[in-house]
Amino acid sequence: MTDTTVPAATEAPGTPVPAVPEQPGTPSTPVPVDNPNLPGPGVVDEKRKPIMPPWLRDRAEFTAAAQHAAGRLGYAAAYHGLRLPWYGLQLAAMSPRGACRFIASANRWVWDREAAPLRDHAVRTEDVDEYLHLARLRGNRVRLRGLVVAVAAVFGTGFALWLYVMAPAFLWVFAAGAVLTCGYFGQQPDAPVIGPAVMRTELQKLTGTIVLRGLDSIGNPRISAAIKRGGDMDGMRFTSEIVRDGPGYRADLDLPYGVTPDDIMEKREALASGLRRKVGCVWPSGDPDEHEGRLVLWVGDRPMNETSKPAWPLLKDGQVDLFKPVVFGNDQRMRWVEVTLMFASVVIGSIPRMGKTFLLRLLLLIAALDPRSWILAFDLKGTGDLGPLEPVAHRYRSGEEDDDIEYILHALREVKEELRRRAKVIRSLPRSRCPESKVTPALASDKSLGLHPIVIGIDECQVLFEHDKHGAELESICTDITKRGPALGIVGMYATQRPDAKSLPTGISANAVLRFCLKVMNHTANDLVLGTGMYKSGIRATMFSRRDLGICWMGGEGDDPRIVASAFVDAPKAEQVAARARKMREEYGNITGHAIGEGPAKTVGMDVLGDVLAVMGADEKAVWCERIADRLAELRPDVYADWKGENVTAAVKPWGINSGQVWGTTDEGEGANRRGIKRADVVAAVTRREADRLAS
Ligand SMILES: Nc1ncnc2c1ncn2[C@@H]1O[C@H](COP(=O)(O)OP(=O)(O)OP(=O)(O)O)[C@@H](O)[C@H]1O
Repeated sequence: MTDTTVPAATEAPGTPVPAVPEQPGTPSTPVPVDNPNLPGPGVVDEKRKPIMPPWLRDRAEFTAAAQHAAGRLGYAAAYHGLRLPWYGLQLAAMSPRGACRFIASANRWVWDREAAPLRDHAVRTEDVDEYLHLARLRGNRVRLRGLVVAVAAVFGTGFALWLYVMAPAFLWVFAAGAVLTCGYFGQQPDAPVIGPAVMRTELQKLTGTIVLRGLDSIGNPRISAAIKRGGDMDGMRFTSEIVRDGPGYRADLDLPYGVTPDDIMEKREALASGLRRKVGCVWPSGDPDEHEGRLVLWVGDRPMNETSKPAWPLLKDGQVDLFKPVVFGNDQRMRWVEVTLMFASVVIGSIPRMGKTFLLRLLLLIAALDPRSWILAFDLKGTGDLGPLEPVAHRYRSGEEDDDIEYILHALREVKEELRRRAKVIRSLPRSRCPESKVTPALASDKSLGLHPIVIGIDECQVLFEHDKHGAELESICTDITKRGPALGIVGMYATQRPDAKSLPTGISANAVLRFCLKVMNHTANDLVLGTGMYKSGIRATMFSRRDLGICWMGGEGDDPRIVASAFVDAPKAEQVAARARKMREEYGNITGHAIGEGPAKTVGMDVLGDVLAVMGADEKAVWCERIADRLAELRPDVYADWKGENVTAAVKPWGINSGQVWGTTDEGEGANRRGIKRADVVAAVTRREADRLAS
């Protein structure tokens, strides 16, 4: 079969290649495929470099840089200030040596000793002219310098005498200055009195050679071959010079044809070894604005997990609008990264002890700082990590016992009811107020509508979904929250240390908007948290080390997933933030539920009317309310255990059923008149309700 391959770009223009034969067996006629006159596409893109460096344009970065510089200056001032008397003593002790050195060098200078070797040479070579010239030069110099010294001595002595008479205090100041100066010159060169306040470790500068060495060492045959051949032929080249970018270096380069940044990201550790850096310093990535072969290699001065992070800006002050992006962490270059919680549902996954709970708590704190929101915090680990949120929580529970699960179930049933109610409210609003059929900031602020943000955080959510009795119901409510919640102002956030299909049901993992994946062990967990295909496209949380606490891949905010180190807010700091949030909420009038000691209503989502009817015998005309309460407690102890007769009366009243005196017999067989309800009234109420449901 004749070869029909298009020649490589490296072939000379006009090189003939065989074309497809018209008839089998006919010899092919070579035709040129590279037309030298084919016009080029010209410049397709132009990128302007910023006139102002980014740190000068960004207020936060500028403040961080200024604070860093001021901090260093302040530290040096305090360090040296404390040691000043000791410096003075040491310099005074060294002043005689300094004075001798000064006299010796002044003496050498006056007698022009530096030119002595030249004069010696002239004598040895018997160069009379040269010698005479040098001797004349020396004579002139000695005269002039001697004069300078004599004048300085006379004026110096005169000035000292004048000071002695006119301002003796100043004489001491000058004398002390002279002693310290002599001491300064008397120091041993290898042991200066005043050392640096901060010891710095110098790092090797990142150069092109080091980058190529690193890339060569990852064992990719195409890269190694391209480096050996000089790169150009294989399309490998640096596209701009290596620059400082934040606390590190950035190198942009084109990889050999067919190699993608993913091939490099996979071998991050080998690359770090080749660059002679810790793996936490080395962050290869693609450039979303460029072609698939462009690599951006960012090499930090220190590993991301060792770089001291700036304090979270909302720690001390500031209010949040959940509809707007809020700062919650930094990228590798210590630039702030923002998150928008509204209209999102969130999943957080990782192996244990990587910082999921801290991250979930941070996101809940952000939500708490919007005074309109309701916070529902459920910690199924049971260690109280979400405890700092209690003062602002509408619903809060820590633990995984049956009564904890039931509390959460009731709270989530309330949310389900709320979803229904909100959908109706939104449907009823005119288009002008609700143009996109979803909650807007204005609607959320209108207290009469009750469309404020509701943020639910569930840590170790797998415990809920795996529960024998309520697992299925809990999963269905959470899936509903994930799917419908964002448009209705309800944000569900789920964290799990076991990201598998059972812990994070696909209904949730597939519909989540924001995804945070801290270290995981395999590609299945990676894709379950970050989304299908992420591992394949190089977004791999498996690359984090166990020391990368709080560092995650974040997907869903912006075009591409990015690496973020979440701000470190420990429990005491979280309590401070929650206290601030509580104050704001008190002013706004939004302290509800758990924060004022109320729990969820256990009957929400339950068919109380149906249950009442179910416990009344078909042959009973009317039953005492207290008896109905006992029977209900038997039917569903988890819901009705604490019910008394009054609860039954109150529960059926909204359905138009009024209790009245009913004649009956006590368990002991005595006749008595007590409050009760008629079965016919209940049947009529159920019928009315069903008819209404069918009609709507
Ligand atoms: N953003 C962060 N920066 C630095 N360290 C952090 C950060 N977040 C958490 N850590 C550290 O990681 C440790 C584990 O955090 P956390 O309890 O949130 O982990 P986890 O993944 O929820 O663990 P588990 O799976 O056991 O519940 C914390 O003790 C904390 O010191």
